[in-house]
Amino acid sequence: MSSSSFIALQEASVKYPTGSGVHQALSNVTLLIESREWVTVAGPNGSGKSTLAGVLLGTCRLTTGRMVQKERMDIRGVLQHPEAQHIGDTPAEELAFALNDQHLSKEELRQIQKQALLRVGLELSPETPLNSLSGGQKQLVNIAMALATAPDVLVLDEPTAMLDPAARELVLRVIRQAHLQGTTVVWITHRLEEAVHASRMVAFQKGEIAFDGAPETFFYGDLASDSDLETPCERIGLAPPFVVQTALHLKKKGHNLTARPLSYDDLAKAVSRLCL
Ligand SMILES: Nc1ncnc2c1ncn2[C@@H]1O[C@H](COP(=O)(O)OP(=O)(O)OP(=O)(O)O)[C@@H](O)[C@H]1O
Repeated sequence: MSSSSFIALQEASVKYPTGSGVHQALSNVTLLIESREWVTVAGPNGSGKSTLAGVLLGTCRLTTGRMVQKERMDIRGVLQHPEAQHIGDTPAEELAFALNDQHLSKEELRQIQKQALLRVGLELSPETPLNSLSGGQKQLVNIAMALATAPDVLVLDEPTAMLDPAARELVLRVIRQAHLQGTTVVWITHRLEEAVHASRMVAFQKGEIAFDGAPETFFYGDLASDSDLETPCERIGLAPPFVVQTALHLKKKGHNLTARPLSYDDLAKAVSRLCL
């Protein structure tokens, strides 16, 4: 493990027992995650992304290989299915569990609980029964919990899958704030437009790492290679986000788009330069 590595997976494999034998969900995965990175993890259904989340969060045991991490590291996670990680019956209980080791008075705890919920846009009493909340609200409670301890690492498995566009934006904003304050982020998603925030893209295919590099290279290919070749994103069989599709289309139509935009703002700037 290098000095700045937070987590190192070394030749990690996971095999699940099935009725007829075993299913290999991760095959010899070697992955070093550095402090303060934002790693977006993508890949088709069944490619091993949630298994990776389970391994990083310690809920899924490796069959072979090993995971090394810095000592006393606080790793928090948000799982794909929000109910799967509830321990208590209310957000107050969930947050009390998360903040367990912080020796807070009842009043301090209540203030922190309210603020943690407000931070993710939930204006509800911390005593609201979790089973009365929608799937998206439960997901937001889990995100609030994961953020409450300002963890060293956040592992988020499809955190915005159940959210409406406004809540999705808010969650991206609060995770970005946490990242700016020093939290390392591992963000698993099918929404490739969310990769815009990443410093690094890791794509899985059939339990193996099929790409590990800059998001721009994932979506547009290597600058040195022929622009007509398939991009890593296309090779894996994923549809690039709208911004990338538009830029690739303009290039194919012969427009001299030199930038490799990932956001709408960057696309607008690149297109306006064409018009000069
Ligand atoms: N508990 C389990 N028992 C047996 N097989 C499993 C188990 N969990 C996952 N698998 C299998 O392992 C493979 C990887 O699953 P995983 O959930 O990690 O993929 P994923 O990339 O997160 O998929 P998705 O995008 O659909 O959430 C899949 O083929 C899945 O069917």
